[in-house]
Amino acid sequence: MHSSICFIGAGNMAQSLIGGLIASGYDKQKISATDPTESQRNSVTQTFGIQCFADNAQAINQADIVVLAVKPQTLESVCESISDSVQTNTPLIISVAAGIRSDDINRWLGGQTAIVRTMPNTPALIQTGATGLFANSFVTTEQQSQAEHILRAAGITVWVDEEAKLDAVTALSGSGPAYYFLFMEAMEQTAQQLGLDEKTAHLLALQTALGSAKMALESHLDCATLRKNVTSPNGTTERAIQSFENAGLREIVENAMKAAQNRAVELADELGGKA
Ligand SMILES: NC(=O)C1=CN([C@@H]2O[C@H](COP(=O)(O)OP(=O)(O)OC[C@H]3O[C@@H](n4cnc5c(N)ncnc54)[C@H](OP(=O)(O)O)[C@@H]3O)[C@@H](O)[C@H]2O)C=CC1
Ligand SMILES: O=C(O)[C@@H]1CCC=N1
Repeated sequence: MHSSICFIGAGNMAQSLIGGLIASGYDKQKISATDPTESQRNSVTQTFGIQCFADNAQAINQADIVVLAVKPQTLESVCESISDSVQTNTPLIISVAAGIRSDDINRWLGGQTAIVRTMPNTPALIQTGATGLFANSFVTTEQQSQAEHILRAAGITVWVDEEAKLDAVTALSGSGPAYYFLFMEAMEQTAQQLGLDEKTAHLLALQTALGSAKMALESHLDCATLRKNVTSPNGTTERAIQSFENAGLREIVENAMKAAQNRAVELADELGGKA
């Protein structure tokens, strides 16, 4: 039998996880969500067929697992508003918030709380997500399996041995879909300048991204070798790769990912206690 899960905050990330869970066969009757906005609650109920509530404390009273899916800036007030219900009910808490450390969440919830801090990503919606997880000291082995079971329904899972590594996961796979969407956007735009119509540019850009990721996943070769296999000597790819390298693409990626990781640390320092 499935555990009952309540999502606090029914925005982008919660909906991606809810969609992934339902697609994996999770019992809809066991999933609920809360959101302050009525239109959002109606839309989520209509899309996923799950029950939505306006009152967080009421919603988590029956929950075995509570997923905190509000913005990091809202997390402290939400935790404090549900701490009585959490202390009475003692559900497993799963946080998806970027940056915010489990010690801060534990303090806001009243202490002694089992918290699995995670960093999922939105491809969870189509069960192709990637999630990093970290368990605090109050999490039992059984609860660790429960968290694993839920996030695995939405894609692959990786446990990290130090909480700080979740900030690296955030910079890689948490924010990562946006990097690839940006790259596909740029490729589509340029393809149109090169003479392709919008639909063809879109289709070829996306299929190329899909094919490359799938091939790299299924190949025994590393990404550098697969790239070299496309790059004929003195051919077209070589010119494009040279152009990327001359423009400092590797440094651009390094700077961007470090900026994302730094922002996660900053969020934790700004909104929680200093590590
Ligand atoms: N988007 C992503 O790709 C990823 C996001 N995350 C994390 O997921 C969390 C949510 O992000 P995201 O889904 O993008 O944000 P959204 O703004 O889409 O979702 C947050 C939701 O929480 C609702 N909310 C606000 N206040 C409350 C409250 N007091 N009680 C219950 N719900 C409330 C908001 O409602 P309203 O809009 O009406 O205020 C909104 O619908 C963040 O902490 C983020 O770091 C993690 C990995 C990836
Ligand atoms: O941009 C953000 O802060 C969140 C966390 C990772 C993806 N989206």
